Amino acid sequence: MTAQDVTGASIMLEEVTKTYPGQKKSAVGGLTLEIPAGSIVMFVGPSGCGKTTTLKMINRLIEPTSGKIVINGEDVTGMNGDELRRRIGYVIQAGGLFPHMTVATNIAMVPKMLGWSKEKIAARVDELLELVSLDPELYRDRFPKELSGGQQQRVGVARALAADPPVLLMDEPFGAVDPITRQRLQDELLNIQSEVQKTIVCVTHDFDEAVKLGDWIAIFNEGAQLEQYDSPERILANPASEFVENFIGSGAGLKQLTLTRVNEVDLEEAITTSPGKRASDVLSQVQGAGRKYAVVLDSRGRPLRRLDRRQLSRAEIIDGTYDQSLPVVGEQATLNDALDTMLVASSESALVTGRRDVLLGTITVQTVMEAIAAANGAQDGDHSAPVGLNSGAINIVDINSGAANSDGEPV
Ligand SMILES: Nc1ncnc2c1ncn2[C@@H]1O[C@H](COP(=O)(O)OP(=O)(O)OP(=O)(O)O)[C@@H](O)[C@H]1O
Repeated sequence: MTAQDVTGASIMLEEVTKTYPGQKKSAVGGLTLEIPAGSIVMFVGPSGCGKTTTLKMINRLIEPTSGKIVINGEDVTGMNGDELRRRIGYVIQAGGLFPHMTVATNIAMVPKMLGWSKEKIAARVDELLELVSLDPELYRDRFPKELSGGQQQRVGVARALAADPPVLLMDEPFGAVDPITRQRLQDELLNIQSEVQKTIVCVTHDFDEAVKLGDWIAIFNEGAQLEQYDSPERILANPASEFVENFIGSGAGLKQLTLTRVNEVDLEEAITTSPGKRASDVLSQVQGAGRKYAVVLDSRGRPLRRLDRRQLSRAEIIDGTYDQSLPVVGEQATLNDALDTMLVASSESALVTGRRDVLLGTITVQTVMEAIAAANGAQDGDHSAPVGLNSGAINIVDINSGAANSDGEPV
């Protein structure tokens, strides 16, 4: 990924404060935060610390009491809020879809407002449904209630991306779905991000989610006071305060598992077959390669089920049944996700899929163990981090040339 591929915009919050009417304390106090273009920044912190208020000030769903919001060098604090929001995608829990509109109409909302032609809108809707792994033929004319929670969330992401905005704001986007769906949606978001390179700001209450998705994590205390703003690796390795230590919780060592992704380790090639093939031929192949299973793929290369040697010896022709409990992880999944998936399926391996659910290979428990050992030995040498501070809390040297605290460290 080169700088030219980044379509996201940089965001700078400059001494932003929000004091709600009738409140003595500010919900957000003098926050200065640099959000680099094309990165994912996660906001975490205890309930009521000001995460959502900060997020909503970026698209001015909440007006700051004072301070400036600058997007790609442009001060947007005074611009028309509706116009601003058309340039910023916004995703909330359960997708926030309009129940009386079809999936296509939901996705088409902003392009319609922008006056795109019908043909251009229809093509964009299908393109986005493909991007979020929903078959346009099957889903474009459905209503939200005819979708699962995870599918609604995918449509919510498609809608936010419709007019190709440089910035995507997400407020607890995966809060309303079960853990396995959540993991899949996270993987998909990372896949999508590797294609679109937006600037994504995401609020979550789940620190593991922040570690998995974030290029940078902002850990807030009450009043949106920044406790630490750094990479997941460095926050885990060097928590800046006792507050951060407590927030990370015990098992920080195990959280290292969340830092390595499935696509960073060597996968085993799978023996594959397809419906209609003779089982005895497949069995010879599996035996010849000294493997346990063959994976049955559909016509688009997506795994349907695994067949072990015994199942192959009993069958005549491979059929196209889909196994709901097949252990599958996306290539963007963390090693933690992969281990979870294997444990749930009581299997020593899991299948790994890439874009549009196509099979890439197999990951085994052994691979995971080796990768953890390797990761624990690796050193992290890079020490630059974006600017983040609250006015009055830290001695500002010069925000534009890189701020430093009294110890000369980046803040
Ligand atoms: N409309 C409002 N009027 C008055 N106070 C508000 C309003 N919205 C939020 N607050 C207060 O501002 C503070 C920050 O709220 P905010 O919703 O930003 O927190 P949060 O970190 O997103 O919390 P959570 O994790 O619980 O969603 C809280 O003390 C909250 O009670």
